[in-house]
Amino acid sequence: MNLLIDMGNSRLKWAMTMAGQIMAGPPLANDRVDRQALIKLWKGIYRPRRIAVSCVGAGHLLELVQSVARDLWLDIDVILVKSQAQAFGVINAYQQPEKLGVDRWLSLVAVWQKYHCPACIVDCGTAITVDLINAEGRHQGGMISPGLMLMKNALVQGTAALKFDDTNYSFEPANSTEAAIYSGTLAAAVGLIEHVMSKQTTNLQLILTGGDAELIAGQLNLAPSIVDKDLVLRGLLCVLEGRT
Ligand SMILES: Nc1ncnc2c1ncn2[C@@H]1O[C@H](COP(=O)(O)OP(=O)(O)O)[C@@H](O)[C@H]1O
Ligand SMILES: CC(C)(COP(=O)(O)O)[C@@H](O)C(=O)NCCC(=O)O
Ligand SMILES: [K+]
Repeated sequence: MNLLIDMGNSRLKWAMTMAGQIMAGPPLANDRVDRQALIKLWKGIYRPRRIAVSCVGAGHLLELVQSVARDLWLDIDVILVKSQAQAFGVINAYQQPEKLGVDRWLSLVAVWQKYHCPACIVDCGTAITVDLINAEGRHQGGMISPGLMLMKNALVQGTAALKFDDTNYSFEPANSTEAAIYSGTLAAAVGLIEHVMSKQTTNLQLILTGGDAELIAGQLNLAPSIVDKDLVLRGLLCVLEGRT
């Protein structure tokens, strides 16, 4: 058994793996990550053979995760995964490949391994990232935009009167501030994806991941998309399996 840990800017996602299967545990919000919470999360699981970690979030949380892992399992091998210029059949488009967020890199790796087709990968997390991969496994570059929660928070922080709530309103022009912010931010995300897809001259499979993937996928006016919540974790598994 191995342990996979994907540390984003909002939440820590994790999974155990057995015979190539990913068994995801409950995500943990970053503002609830402390030593006690991590021990509670993992004290009941078998000692992993190895741990693979990707982190685009805060460095102090990464240090905490590494420290808890070493407390729980003496001498455990913790592999901190980084973006590469080329690996697992995927070629990173960045001029400085190590600058591509490792979560984006691992999603590319996972999509190429699992679907092996040209794709538009959208990670609907703290940020919304769009990455394109062609039929040869060549990354065609990407885009970074604020995620739904960041957009809402930016509106509240930059204005005197705006506030939002957690309600799922209907996606249409609205007659309250909260509902208007819901519709406006969702429209920004949907519009970004529809824009990118409208510019493509070849067929791409649209694949969404991240905390807001289902919500956004449900409003797209496009050919059916795939929602795959475990892409980054699957990318971590590819790295571990490539190193056995
Ligand atoms: N239960 C939840 N807790 C926190 N965020 C959630 C939850 N459900 C959906 N979300 C949305 O998911 C986003 C975080 O998605 P996630 O993929 O975990 O991001 P990241 O990888 O950046 O940490 C939040 O910005 C929020 O809009
Ligand atoms: C763009 C991101 C902030 C997305 O992070 P997330 O929303 O998954 O927490 C992350 O992939 C990152 O820090 N990237 C480095 C810069 C880049 O990819 O160009
Ligand atoms: K992510």
